Formats: sequence, C-alpha cells, structure tokens
Amino acid sequence: MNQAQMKEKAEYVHSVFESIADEYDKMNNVISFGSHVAWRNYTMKQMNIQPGQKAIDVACGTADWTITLAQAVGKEGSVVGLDFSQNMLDVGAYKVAQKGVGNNVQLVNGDAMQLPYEDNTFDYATIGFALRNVPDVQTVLNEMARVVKPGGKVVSLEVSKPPFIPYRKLFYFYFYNILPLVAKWTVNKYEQYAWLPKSLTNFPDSRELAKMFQQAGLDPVQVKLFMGGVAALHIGTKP
Ligand SMILES: C[S@@+](CC[C@H](N)C(=O)[O-])C[C@H]1O[C@@H](n2cnc3c(N)ncnc32)[C@H](O)[C@@H]1O
Repeated sequence: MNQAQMKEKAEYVHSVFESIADEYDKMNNVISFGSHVAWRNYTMKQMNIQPGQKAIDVACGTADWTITLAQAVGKEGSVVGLDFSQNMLDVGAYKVAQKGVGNNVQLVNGDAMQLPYEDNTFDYATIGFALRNVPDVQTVLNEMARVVKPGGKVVSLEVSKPPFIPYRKLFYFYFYNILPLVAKWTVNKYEQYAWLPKSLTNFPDSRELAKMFQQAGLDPVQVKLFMGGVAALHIGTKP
C-alpha cells in the first residue's frame, strides 16, 4: 500500500468507527455469538499480568480490554487506552467511570501507527480486533514492540483465517454474506459492517502474522487458535 492508499484506509476506518460507536458493544456480542468474552478471558490468563504493571491497549475502542487490564494491574498500576476514534473513546470513558477504574486509566486520542510514548515504557502492549483495521500491520507491531520494555509482551487477539480449507470457506460464507445482513437487521447498518469481512481479505493468516511478530523483534511468539482458527491470539516477548 502506498502512502495515499494508507491515508485513504485510515480515513475510511475512522469514519466507520465514528459512526458505529454507540452500537459497537452490542454488535460485538451478536457477531461473535458472545465468544469474544471467552477468548479475552483466556488471553488474560495467558498474559499473567501482575498488580503494579503498566500496559497500553492500542486501538482500545470502547475500552473493554483497557478496563480488564486496569482491574488486573490494580491501583499501583496504570493503563493507557489509545484510539483515533473520539466517539469510541467517549463510550469507553463512560464505561471506565462506571467500573470505577478511572484513577489508573488514561484514554488517549492517538494513532496506532505512531505511538506517542518513549521506547521501553510499558510491560504490555495489547491490540484487540484492530490490527486488521490499521494501514500497515508491520508498522503497528514495530511500534508496540518499541514501547514495551525488554521482557515485556506484545499481544494481539484478532479474527483470523481457519487453516482447514472447507471450514475456512464455511466461515467466509458467514463472515462475507451473513454478517453484514445481521448488522442490517440488528442495527440497520450494512455498509459499515460489510467493511468487517473486507478487512480480513488482505490480512495475514496466523502463521504469517507470527512471522511479522518476529520481524518486529519479538521472540518467542506463542500462537493459539480459537474455534478452529476463526480467531487467533499471538503473544510475542521482547528479548
Ligand atoms: C474493531 S474495533 C476494536 C476495539 C477494541 N480493541 C475491542 O477489542 O473491542 C477497532 C478499533 O481500532 C481503532 N483504530 C483503527 N485504526 C486505528 C489507528 N490507526 N489508530 C488508532 N486506532 C485505530 C478504531 O477506531 C476502532 O476503535
């Protein structure tokens, strides 16, 4: 992708999330049949984050993962939730206040492609269901690897491509054909949710993504597939 195409993608993605912020949480449950909650819980167990640690949740959206991280690091720790959609952050800010974690959460309007933090700042950098949306996956992984400390972890939870081809085709049928219709019936939005499957088309599969983690200097890289590979967890450690 050249600079102009990356700019165009970022502007389009920004407009999509600005317009779906209010129903994002509801649709997340509908689209994944609620499974994303179990995937997120599993991920947190694997991360084994400790009280007092520092984390950044990149492209945090409505702050679900940010809040879970804040609860895990406790009062002595701190969490930044960063996103470029102010409407998504506003929904997140309401939830952060409701959950009573406002003291150790900072929600920041910023770009995942250029994190406004110094090298070696955080113990964890997470990104949930958002790598597909960024203009350049490698740049974002490099940025996340840059801002974690040596020994820190970069963690991505993302929709993926099932390795077993017949199952992949079945999943694609649901993702490309049924899902936008479900969105139309549920929240009367088709175009914005037709973006979701499109965002997977050129996205790397779980093996390719693991290589990109390695290219960002992360080693080892653990990979776990969920539901036969419709979603994948990648955890890379900064040496
Ligand atoms: C599908 S939502 C995921 C939200 C949240 N991480 C979650 O797990 O529910 C994708 C988010 O990525 C954000 N995003 C996409 N590109 C971004 C970028 N370049 N910089 C910052 N945020 C970005 C969008 O605004 C949106 O909130």
